[in-house]
Amino acid sequence: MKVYEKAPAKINLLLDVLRKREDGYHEVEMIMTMVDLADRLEMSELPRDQIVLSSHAGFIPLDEKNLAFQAARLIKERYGVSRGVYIHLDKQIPVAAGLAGGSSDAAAALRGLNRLWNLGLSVAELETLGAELGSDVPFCVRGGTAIARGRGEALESIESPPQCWVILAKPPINVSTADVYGKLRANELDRHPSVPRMLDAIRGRSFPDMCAALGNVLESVTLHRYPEVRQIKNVMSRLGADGVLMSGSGPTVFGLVSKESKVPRIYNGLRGFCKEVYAVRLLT
Ligand SMILES: C[C@@](CO)(OP(=O)(O)O)[C@H](O)COP(=O)(O)OP(=O)(O)OC[C@H]1O[C@@H](n2ccc(N)nc2=O)[C@H](O)[C@@H]1O
Ligand SMILES: Nc1ncnc2c1ncn2[C@@H]1O[C@H](COP(=O)(O)OP(=O)(O)O)[C@@H](O)[C@H]1O
Repeated sequence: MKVYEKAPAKINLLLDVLRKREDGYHEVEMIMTMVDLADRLEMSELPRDQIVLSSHAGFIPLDEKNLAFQAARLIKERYGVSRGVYIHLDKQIPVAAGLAGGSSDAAAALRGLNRLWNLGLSVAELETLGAELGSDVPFCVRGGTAIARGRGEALESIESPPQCWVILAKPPINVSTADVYGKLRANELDRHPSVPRMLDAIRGRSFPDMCAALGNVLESVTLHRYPEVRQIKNVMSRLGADGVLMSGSGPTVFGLVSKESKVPRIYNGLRGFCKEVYAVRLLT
C-alpha cells in the first residue's frame, strides 16, 4: 500500500512577538495561511523495520536531520510501530525560506503514517505530536488559516482570507530562524501589527484592508541585516503588488495581488532580481 500527502507552504499574514520566555522561545501572535506551492510525499511500507528517505533535492539532509524522518521516528516510537517505511520527498518549497517547508513535510509525514499504519489518531493528537518537532508543525498538521499563539502551537482556526494571487520571491541567502529570534529585542519594539485589525479585514472579506493590516516584527532584524530583502520588498511594491511582507523569519518576501492581469508584470520584473520567484494562489 502507498499513501500520498501534499505538504503546502505557509505564509505569515501577521507576525507579532510579545516577549521572550524563560524557556528561550518567544511568545508570538501570528496569523498564518497556506499557499498553493507544495512538496509531495509518497509513503510505502518496507519489509524491514527501518526509515528510508529519498529525494531528488540535493540540498536537504536525508538522515535523522530531516524533519520528515524525525516525524516518522517519533510516531513509530510513540505508538510502538515495528514496521518500516520508505518516504519519497518531492521538494518544491525553497529551503530555509520562512515558508515552513520542513515543518510541512513533517506534518505530512505524520498525517500519512497515521493512515498507512491505521493508527486512528485525531488531528489534535497529531498536532500535539507535531509540537515536539517544531513550533510551526502543529499549524502545518491542521492547515487552513489560523491564529497561532504561545510559541506557535496554540491554534485557533479562522475563516479563509479573500482569495488573491501570491507572488513569492526568495533571494539567494540563508536565514536561520534561531538567529533572527536571537537578535530581536522584543521589549524594544516600537510598533506592533494589530491582530484585531487583520481579523476584521479577513472576516469582512476586505482585500484592501487585509493588505493594509499586514505586519511582521521579524522584518526589523532580517531587513536590517540583509538589505536585499528590503530591496525586493520595494521592487514588489513598485511593480504594483497590493500588499508586501516578509514571511516568517525570511528571507522570502510575498506580495498579495488581486488582479490577475498584474501578475505577469510583477513576476517578470522580479525575475531580474532573483531566480526563485513563484506566482501561486492562496489555498482557501
Ligand atoms: C518564524 C516562524 C514563523 O512562522 O517561521 P519560519 O521563519 O521558521 O518559517 C516560526 O515562528 C518558527 O517556527 P519553527 O521554524 O518551527 O521554529 P522551531 O524549530 O520551533 O525553533 C527554531 C528556533 O527559533 C526560535 N524560536 C522559535 C519559535 C518561537 N516562538 N520562538 C523562538 O524563539 C528558538 O530559538 C528555536 O530554537
Ligand atoms: N524536509 C525538509 N525540508 C527542508 N528543510 C529541512 C527538512 N528537514 C530538515 N530541514 C532543515 O531545516 C532547516 C529549515 O528549513 P525550512 O523548514 O525549509 O525553513 P523555514 O523554517 O525557514 O521555513 C534547513 O536548514 C534544512 O536543512
